[in-house]
Amino acid sequence: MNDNAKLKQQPGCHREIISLNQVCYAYESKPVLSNVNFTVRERDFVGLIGSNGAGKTTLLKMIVGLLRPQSGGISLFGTPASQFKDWNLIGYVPQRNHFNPLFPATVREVVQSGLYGRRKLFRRVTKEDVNRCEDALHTLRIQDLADKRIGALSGGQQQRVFLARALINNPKLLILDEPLSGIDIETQTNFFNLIRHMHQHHNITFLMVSHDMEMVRSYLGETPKEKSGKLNFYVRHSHDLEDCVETDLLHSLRKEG
Ligand SMILES: Nc1ncnc2c1ncn2[C@@H]1O[C@H](COP(=O)(O)OP(=O)(O)OP(=O)(O)O)[C@@H](O)[C@H]1O
Repeated sequence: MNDNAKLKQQPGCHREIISLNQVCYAYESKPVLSNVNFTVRERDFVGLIGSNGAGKTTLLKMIVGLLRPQSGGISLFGTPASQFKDWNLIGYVPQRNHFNPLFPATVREVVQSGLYGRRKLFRRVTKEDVNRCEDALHTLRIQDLADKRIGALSGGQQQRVFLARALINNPKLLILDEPLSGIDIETQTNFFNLIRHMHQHHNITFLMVSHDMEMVRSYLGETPKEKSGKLNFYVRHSHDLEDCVETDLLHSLRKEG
């Protein structure tokens, strides 16, 4: 059976999560992205690699709705990005911010702010919100940091806080912009192992920009699946393709068990 036939048979495992179709973007008159085509499918881990200035962050900003393509189209979960409303399905960890040590927010407040999403900024915090926040802190093993100021933490600890913030809505897609930069090797390895585990054992699709070729190659292989302009897309599915002939439920039970 060829790949297309498998896809038709098993739409539940290979649904299109992000489709980029001839996407172009220029800042003023400076073209940064031209005719980028790529599809991220459910349970893929995509490493987006490109030289400095290749347009990686610009592309991520378009995917999360912070910028609009000047031509071409982006679809998210099968819906054109301009009409997409289910932003809770997407968690975004931006490039690491350098906080002033006196930045006036605690770890708990930063993680909880992930719940508010767009247009819900001033709603009341419910008991369920508090529980979800505690779960996210627990998952990332940062409960003991909950009352500390975010600016007082190390780079690696801050990254965990932003990952917890992105995970609080149980997203189906996690987008990470250079999550490993500026933190020491041991912390990088721990962080990468954590997201790799999440990819293999939970139904989460990943799109990650990284400069760390060693780590990317070790998990995603030596050869990009696709190239578009200066961008290289490395891809690994969460399990062997042959397993995708199982029904969704069996598939999930087996992979989660
Ligand atoms: N707001 C902006 N106004 C003008 N030019 C910009 C703006 N943001 C980015 N650029 C330029 O667009 C190009 C692509 O930037 P982008 O940040 O998307 O690249 P990148 O691949 O993420 O780079 P890096 O690996 O250095 O983070 C760069 O030349 C950058 O200087």
